Amino acid sequence: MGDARPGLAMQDITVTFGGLTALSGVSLEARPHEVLGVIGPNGAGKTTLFNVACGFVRPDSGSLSWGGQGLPRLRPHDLAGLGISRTLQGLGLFDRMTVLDNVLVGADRDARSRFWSDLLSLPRSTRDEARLRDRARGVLDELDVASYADRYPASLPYAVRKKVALARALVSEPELLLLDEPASGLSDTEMSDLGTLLRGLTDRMAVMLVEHHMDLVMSVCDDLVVLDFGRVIATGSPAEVRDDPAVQAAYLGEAVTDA
Ligand SMILES: Nc1ncnc2c1ncn2[C@@H]1O[C@H](COP(=O)(O)OP(=O)(O)OP(=O)(O)O)[C@@H](O)[C@H]1O
Repeated sequence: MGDARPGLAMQDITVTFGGLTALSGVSLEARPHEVLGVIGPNGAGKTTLFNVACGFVRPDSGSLSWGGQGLPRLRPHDLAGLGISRTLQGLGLFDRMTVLDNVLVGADRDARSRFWSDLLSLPRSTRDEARLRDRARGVLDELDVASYADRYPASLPYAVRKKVALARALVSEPELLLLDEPASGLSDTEMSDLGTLLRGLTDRMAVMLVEHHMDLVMSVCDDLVVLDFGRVIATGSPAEVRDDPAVQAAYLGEAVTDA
């Protein structure tokens, strides 16, 4: 399902670290209601690209926009206010907080704007708090982990903790979800469940994921961007990318080198 509204667009992004060019002239768009996958071999620049989208890395040149609005000085703490959520490879859960409280941390988008009303009006704040807790439980329920709401993350299986991190990203009801290697450490069945879940999210948001697992990427993504040595070598649907001569040449180049 497409949508004509602009999503997250990167235009001609270049990032260098000292003498090394990690990204060179990269352009892409993560569109509403679509899943965009960023793939490529080790060192291709995927994490750097993800970090640019999150505001962790400032590009040397090129531009970033979201919903048609330029983001010249994006910082990680701007994301929530922009309606963008992310999960990272390190899940970043707080071990001394319950699962539910960990998810509530993700409701920051509302919490910031509620600060003054919280200060001035306790009854309303209590009602908002209850509403947020209901929403957090709702997201945990959607991800099939509501039964863990009162547990502490350290004691839970990795796949459950990953879902808690995802719930924390979803509780703010983002319009764009950025996922860094969401399938890492999951079994085949868990990965297939994740694929179904991600497809289900597209009715309310855009999703951009950086991922190594080709099964997930091929089954879930509407579009792919293939990076190699910091450059985009192919874009298109999974089928188009698989047939792309540049991808085949890169693969054959590797195969010849390996031989
Ligand atoms: N902070 C940094 N300082 C210096 N070089 C870096 C930094 N971050 C990344 N690089 C280099 O930039 C290039 C791209 O790295 P990046 O981690 O973005 O690739 P990747 O596709 O995510 O790789 P992987 O799949 O192994 O995670 C690599 O050569 C890497 O060594």
